[in-house]
Amino acid sequence: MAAAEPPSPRARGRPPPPPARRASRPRTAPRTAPQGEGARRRASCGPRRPPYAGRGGTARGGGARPGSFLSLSQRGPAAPDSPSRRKESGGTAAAPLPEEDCMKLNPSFVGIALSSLLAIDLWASKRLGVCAGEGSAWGSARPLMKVIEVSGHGIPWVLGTFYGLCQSDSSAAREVLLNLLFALLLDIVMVAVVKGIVKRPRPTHNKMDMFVTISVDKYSFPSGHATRAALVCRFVLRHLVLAVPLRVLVVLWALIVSISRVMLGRHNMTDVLFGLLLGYALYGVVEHCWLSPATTPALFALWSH
Ligand SMILES: CC(C)=CCC/C(C)=C/CC/C(C)=C/COP(=O)(O)O
Repeated sequence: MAAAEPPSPRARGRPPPPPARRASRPRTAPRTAPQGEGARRRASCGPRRPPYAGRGGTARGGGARPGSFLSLSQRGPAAPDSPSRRKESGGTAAAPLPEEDCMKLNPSFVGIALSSLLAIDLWASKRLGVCAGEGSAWGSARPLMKVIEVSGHGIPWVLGTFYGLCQSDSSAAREVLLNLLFALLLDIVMVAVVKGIVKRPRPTHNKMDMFVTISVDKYSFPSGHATRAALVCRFVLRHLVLAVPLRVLVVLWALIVSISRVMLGRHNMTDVLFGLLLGYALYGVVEHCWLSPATTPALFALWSH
């Protein structure tokens, strides 16, 4: 008669689970989940997040949220081989994930889409940063790119507009220039606020040799040059009477300034795209708050000769 095998460590202290359950994956685990213990362990690396960190996960106690894309957490608290149960029983066999880690593997569709978009953004921006250094693929074009950078910088625009305002002798020109000055200052403040909130670092390949920066300019989201380019472009097209070729040039300038931000390695593409949208929207604010001698007589009195 064969000797009875010693009980496996896993089985020690509690009755063995029915064979059918041991052989199969948990019924509720989707087929898209990473397979095998190795995959689960790899996926659960990294710092622990709070138990309910709002990434489409589940609250403590289990139950996938509607719309969850990927879930390993649907076993619920009563899973027969949960870590706490195994601890109680002294087992050492394959460890299913603690609930917190399962939630990390349970991102929403939006979360996955955003992470993928950001990964593509970083990758493509790095590839497009062809003037990021003298030794880069288009390094010889870097000086030209830096001239374009200065053409969209805040200082020449603010000082130039202020100078024009002091020199203007028609009330119509003063009104336009005063509103342009207001637009430029509003833009600088808004960009600084968003940069200070988002705190996205500049791309690692950026060389920090920019012409006059303020403290938040160590951050890259959104691009201040792109917001200014879009804002000034809309403003000029709306308030200056220009021949068509000049209007085309203004639009081209805004596009070139924006593209040059990525080529210089100053920004990722999403910084520039958001900057363009923000600048476009800020023009709407300027138009809404349009300053005129009727609404702000004291301001206009400062410049009337
Ligand atoms: C006269 C006055 C108020 C000047 C402040 C202008 C100034 C220092 C603006 C910052 C311009 C700048 C370096 C923006 C950063 O642009 P990104 O495209 O690199 O975000």
